[in-house]
Amino acid sequence: MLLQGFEMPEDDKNRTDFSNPPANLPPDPSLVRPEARELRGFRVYEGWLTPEEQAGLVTDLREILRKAPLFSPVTPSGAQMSVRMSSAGNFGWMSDAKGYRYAPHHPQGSAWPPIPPVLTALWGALVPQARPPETCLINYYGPEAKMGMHQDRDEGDLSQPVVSVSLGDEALFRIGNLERGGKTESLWLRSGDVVVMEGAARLRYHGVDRIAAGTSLLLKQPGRINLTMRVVTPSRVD
Ligand SMILES: O=C(O)CCC(=O)C(=O)O
Ligand SMILES: [Fe+2]
Repeated sequence: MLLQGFEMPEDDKNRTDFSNPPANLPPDPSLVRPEARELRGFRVYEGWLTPEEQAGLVTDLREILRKAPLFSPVTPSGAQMSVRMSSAGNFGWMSDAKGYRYAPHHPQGSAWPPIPPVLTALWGALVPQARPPETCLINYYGPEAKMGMHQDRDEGDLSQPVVSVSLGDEALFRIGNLERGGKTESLWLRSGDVVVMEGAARLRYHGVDRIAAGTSLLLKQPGRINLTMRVVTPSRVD
């Protein structure tokens, strides 16, 4: 239902290309990636991305946002979200009076730029069993922005994971339950941290209560970028 009306253009179908694995994972053979700790079924990798990878990613993101500028989505009920967004990949998440959905084009009409290779490599390393990511949602949080508790359920195949990357200022991330309400647990997500939401935890409510402005110098201005890679289309039934 969410993908109604979105027939992917033929030449966009292979835009996420795994045939050339980037040479930079691991960037240095002696690099040891952190182990995951588990919180309510979410896998949390503190400092997965090195400072160099984070800086490289910010350069990639600036280029992406030049082609697909951040915009302020409006919820179906008419409220403007405090987070500004854009996307990379075959689809981008949008919200307006017509509802939440994935669209093959930026609201200004151009195709979304490709997902940076460091991110597709990260996906391949952390969720090797998953289908390739079809979108990378880019959330930009200014110092006052937050995101209310919600489930990620606009994707066509909820058995596929969501992989989330934090860059810039620290964020107080809250993890709840499979239904709204109940006890929650919070953790600070820092620049370079990665969270994998999958399996039974894929539909846990989660949100961002606040940003601790000025806790990172990565973005050269206060704020935070969160990237979430997802598979958007339903799996094929052959
Ligand atoms: O900013 C974050 O850490 C979470 C973002 C999120 O939940 C989403 O984009 O669905
Ligand atoms: Fe989410």
